[in-house]
Amino acid sequence: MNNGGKQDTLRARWMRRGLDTHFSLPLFALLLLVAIWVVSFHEIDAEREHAREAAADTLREMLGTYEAQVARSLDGIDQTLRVLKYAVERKGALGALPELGREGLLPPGVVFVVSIVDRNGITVASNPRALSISVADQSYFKFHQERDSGSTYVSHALRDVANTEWHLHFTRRLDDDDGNFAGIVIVETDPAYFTSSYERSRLGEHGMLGLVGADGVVRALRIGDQLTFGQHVTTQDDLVKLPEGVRNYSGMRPLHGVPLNVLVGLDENEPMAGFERMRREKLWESAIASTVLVFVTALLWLWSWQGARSRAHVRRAQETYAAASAASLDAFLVMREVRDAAGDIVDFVIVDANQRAEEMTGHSKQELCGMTLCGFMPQARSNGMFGHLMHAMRHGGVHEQEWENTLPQIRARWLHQQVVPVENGVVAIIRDISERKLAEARMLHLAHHDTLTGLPNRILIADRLELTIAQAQRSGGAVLVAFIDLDGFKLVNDGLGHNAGDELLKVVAARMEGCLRAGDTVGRFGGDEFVLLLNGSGRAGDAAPVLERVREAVLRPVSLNGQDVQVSCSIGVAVYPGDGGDAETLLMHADAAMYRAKDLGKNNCQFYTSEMNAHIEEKLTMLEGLRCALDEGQFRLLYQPKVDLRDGSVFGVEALVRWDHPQHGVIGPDRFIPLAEESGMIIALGDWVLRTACLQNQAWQRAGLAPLRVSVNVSPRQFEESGLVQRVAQALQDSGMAPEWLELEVTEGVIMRDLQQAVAKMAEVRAMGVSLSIDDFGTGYSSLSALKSFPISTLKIDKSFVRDLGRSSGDEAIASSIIGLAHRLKLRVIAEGVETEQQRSFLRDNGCDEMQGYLFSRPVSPEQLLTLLPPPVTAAPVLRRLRVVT
Ligand SMILES: Nc1nc2c(ncn2[C@@H]2O[C@@H]3COP(=O)(O)O[C@H]4[C@@H](O)[C@H](n5cnc6c(=O)[nH]c(N)nc65)O[C@@H]4COP(=O)(O)O[C@H]3[C@H]2O)c(=O)[nH]1
Repeated sequence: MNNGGKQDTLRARWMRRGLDTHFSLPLFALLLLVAIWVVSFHEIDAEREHAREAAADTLREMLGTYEAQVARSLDGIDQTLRVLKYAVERKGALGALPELGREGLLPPGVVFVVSIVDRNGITVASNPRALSISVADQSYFKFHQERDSGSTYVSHALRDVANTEWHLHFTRRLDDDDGNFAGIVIVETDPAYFTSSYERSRLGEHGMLGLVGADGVVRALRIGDQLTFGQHVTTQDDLVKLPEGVRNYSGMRPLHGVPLNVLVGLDENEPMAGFERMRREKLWESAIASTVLVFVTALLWLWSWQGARSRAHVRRAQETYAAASAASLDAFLVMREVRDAAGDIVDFVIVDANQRAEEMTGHSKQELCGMTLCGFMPQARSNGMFGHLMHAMRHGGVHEQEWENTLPQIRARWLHQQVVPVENGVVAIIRDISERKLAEARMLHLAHHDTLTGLPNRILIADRLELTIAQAQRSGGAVLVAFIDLDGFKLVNDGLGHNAGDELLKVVAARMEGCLRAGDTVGRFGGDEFVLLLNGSGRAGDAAPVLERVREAVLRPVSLNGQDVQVSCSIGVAVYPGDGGDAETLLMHADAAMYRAKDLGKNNCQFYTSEMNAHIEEKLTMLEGLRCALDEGQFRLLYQPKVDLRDGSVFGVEALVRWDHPQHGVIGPDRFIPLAEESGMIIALGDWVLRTACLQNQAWQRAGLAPLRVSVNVSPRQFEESGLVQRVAQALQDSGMAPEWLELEVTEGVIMRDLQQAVAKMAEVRAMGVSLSIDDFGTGYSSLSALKSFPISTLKIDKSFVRDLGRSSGDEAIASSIIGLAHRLKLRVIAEGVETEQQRSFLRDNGCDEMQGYLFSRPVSPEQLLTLLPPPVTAAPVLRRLRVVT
């Protein structure tokens, strides 16, 4: 993001914060608080002003009143002084007072003391009568003595021996007839006289009332109950300043014609008391209002802050959700419920969708938002989608569902839906699981089908068989199970390689499938085994045509690697319910029937009979017996002589194993060697044969017989076992026999399984000095080109080609070709199974080198063999008993 973008975001965030209540509320409250206090102080100031004005008005009014009172009193005093002056000047100092007294013109003596002073300052008369004293040095006397002011003089508060109380002297000058100073008349009165009009109700506890001389000296001043005088008063800004520093509202006004001022003062607290009360109330109100405001604001802030916090949580969650859902592989659809007038939910409206939802629906988010579910997908009501959302709404929790989508509105085949109820709606999270479903289907197919042929495998066959049995059980029908094993497949597989074997299986599988009716099943059971499940009445006749078609189809030649190969099949059939009530039994019995078909020459079909179980039982018994036969020494070796066709001499023997079964008598290798191979016991058995044959041959040689080469059969599993070379070496070492007298016979199929490894192993054996021959040559599909690389010395023509020599030109041709081929490869040729003279003649005439067969001798015991060999020069009687016991 660039700088401009960042700033915009920052500004937007701060604007958003500013609009947030928990930010604006305290600011607003603060403003309100300031307003409350500003208004309060303003009102207080106004009230104070108002109170002051009221005080000033009161003061003015009181001043006026007091002034009038004092003026009246002073008028009265001045009148008295004038009358007195007149009387003295007319009647003389001694006659004036009595005359005035008679005329009732003297003021009451209780309040006023009237005195006459002569020019020498001696009081000559007084009313009430008082001591005659000299006032010559008093200021009021001197004032009049020195000037004729014609006015009344008001002294400071004084006291003297004539009047020991403090009192004010109001004086006037007396003149004689010549106008010279003749003394003074005095009216004395208590200073309190002028402050007696003090009203507590109006002036308060500390109000002031008094008289102040023009000289600034207080003549009388009452503050509350206290009377004072004599102190100096100054004025400043209309405020009277007293030395005591009493704070008050005061006013002073000069009296007309007298050097006096009236002074009125109001106790500051008195006129302002109302204001103070109001101020306190106002402050309290403001404080309470502020407290309430702060408290309410705090509450609201807390509430709003929590709200903002949870909104921030929600917003962050929404942002996270939006970010997550935008990047999600799942489609998100947020839907709100739509209710009808009755309050029932009738639909859902899409209010949000992410990018994946846009892709999945092919509609932009703008188009999706506002659409209703049923408007967008009318099928939602009938296909259960609406019901699913309703179910989630009613029951809460997360509801999941998978379904195969058929709606054209959604671009996916398989969908997984998660519905989460939210407030007033649901969130649907939809995932396209088509690929997973496809993979699952593929896995399921793989788990139940054979990868090579694509046919159902063993697991699926068993499942289907059980299912078919259950259906047949209910319907009273029958199920035919046919077990099919290919005859000769092993030869193709070993001879032409696995790829050819695989190709053959595929062709055969396809052919079998082509033979079936609808409802029938063919599956590959494993290896070259197939199973058919046929529905039908259970009568052999019903299934016979199908089975016959299958048999014939398999029989048709298959072209592999440019070579036509023919295999057949042996079929065993078991029928439900007669031959078994469950899948396992039916398969086992069909298998037994198949073995019967094999026994009967292969390429045929057999239905199961109870006697067939004997075959299985025999197999099981034999397996059981094989496990202990070796330990209990139940095996023995016979030796069949190999004869040189040119001179008829015995040059070697083939060791052939026999099993002397304690119960079943002598058992031939054809019956137990395959079982030993299957069970792995062939390794131990083969080792025993090898060691016994070597020991026997060495025993013969030690006994003086002409040396023979002993041939030992090596089965496929034995040959492939990693320890073969080691075992051979051990057998030679243990017996002491020279390696040149041992030959291993290996079938061509064994070599062709893994040509490279087989050749390497043969080379190892050959390097030890041991000979190798290929057994049963001609029956497999060995590559003739590979033959020349085999380190072998002999080819053995299989007895099946020898049997018809002299009768079958084909077999004769094969036999002579093998002989010719072997000779060209510098190999010797031996023919086995030579029973007739005719066969021997043919072979000898066609250059075959050696033979073995009943014509010369059957496989015989070591003792019997001695009778067939030329006797040794010495110790012949001993030799006849020579037999190796292992
Ligand atoms: N019809 C007829 N048969 C003749 C004639 N001459 C010999 N035979 C039989 O032909 C078989 C020759 O052995 P093979 O082909 O290696 O076939 C052997 C060999 O593949 C296997 N076998 C025998 N002994 C051993 C053994 O010790 N180890 C292994 N791995 N396989 C063995 O068992 C097979 C069968 O052995 P046998 O029953 O002993 O059967 C022997 C022998 O008795 C004849 O003129 N006419």
